[in-house]
Amino acid sequence: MSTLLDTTAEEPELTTVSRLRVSHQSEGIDLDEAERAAAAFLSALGVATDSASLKDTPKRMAHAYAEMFSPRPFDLTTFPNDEGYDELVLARRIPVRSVCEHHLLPFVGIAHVGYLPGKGILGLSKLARVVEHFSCRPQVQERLTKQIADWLDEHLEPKGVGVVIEAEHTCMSLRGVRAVGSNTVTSTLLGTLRKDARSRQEFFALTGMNP
Ligand SMILES: Nc1nc2c(ncn2[C@@H]2O[C@H](COP(=O)(O)OP(=O)(O)OP(=O)(O)O)[C@@H](O)[C@H]2O)c(=O)[nH]1
Ligand SMILES: [Zn+2]
Repeated sequence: MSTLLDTTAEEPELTTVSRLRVSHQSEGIDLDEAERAAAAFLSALGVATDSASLKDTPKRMAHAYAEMFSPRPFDLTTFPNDEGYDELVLARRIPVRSVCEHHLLPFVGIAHVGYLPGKGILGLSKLARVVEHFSCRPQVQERLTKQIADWLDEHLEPKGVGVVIEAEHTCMSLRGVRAVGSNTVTSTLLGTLRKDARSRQEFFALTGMNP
């Protein structure tokens, strides 16, 4: 699956409201082929699919993974920061649902995403949309955290960005080491939030985390 973004609309314009269409260019999902592969996979694991309730399971598997790998397109709406708001904007506890690229098992948790505005402020829902955008593909948590932060930094040009993700990996809880209930915390800080100790402290305090 490609990680390219189709950011075809105009560049953010800071004196007016701007919209940037964001969509994900996958290399194409072939549901029929995925269904055939799922049927072969189940058969190889000794799971019979000839009962009424399992008959459509390969199809359901194909659709389930296709859905988890298909982020919804959205408009990145940016407003001019007319009031010169210069404190932290933080969206807390954004749900994270992704799939670990090593086992293709889900990892789920929450993200705290914040920024220190520059010339523009972002429509608030877009912070959660950016999280979804980078979650809907095979991932590792470290890359997901950094991609969200880097992308906001590039497209919003804020004074600082902070992203924290806490997630439970089912590949660690349901199988393997079976560390049920453990979760993993990752963070990326950029700009002022990285360089200035007071801003960094404030960011972590507002997320409810002790650095
Ligand atoms: N760094 C990182 N590792 C991850 C992530 N998701 C899963 N993993 C790890 O990827 C590793 C893959 O290790 P392998 O030794 O190849 O796989 P494995 O034999 O199934 O490993 P176990 O899970 O220890 O049984 C495991 O340690 C997983 O816990 C992630 O988001 N970030
Ligand atoms: Zn895994």
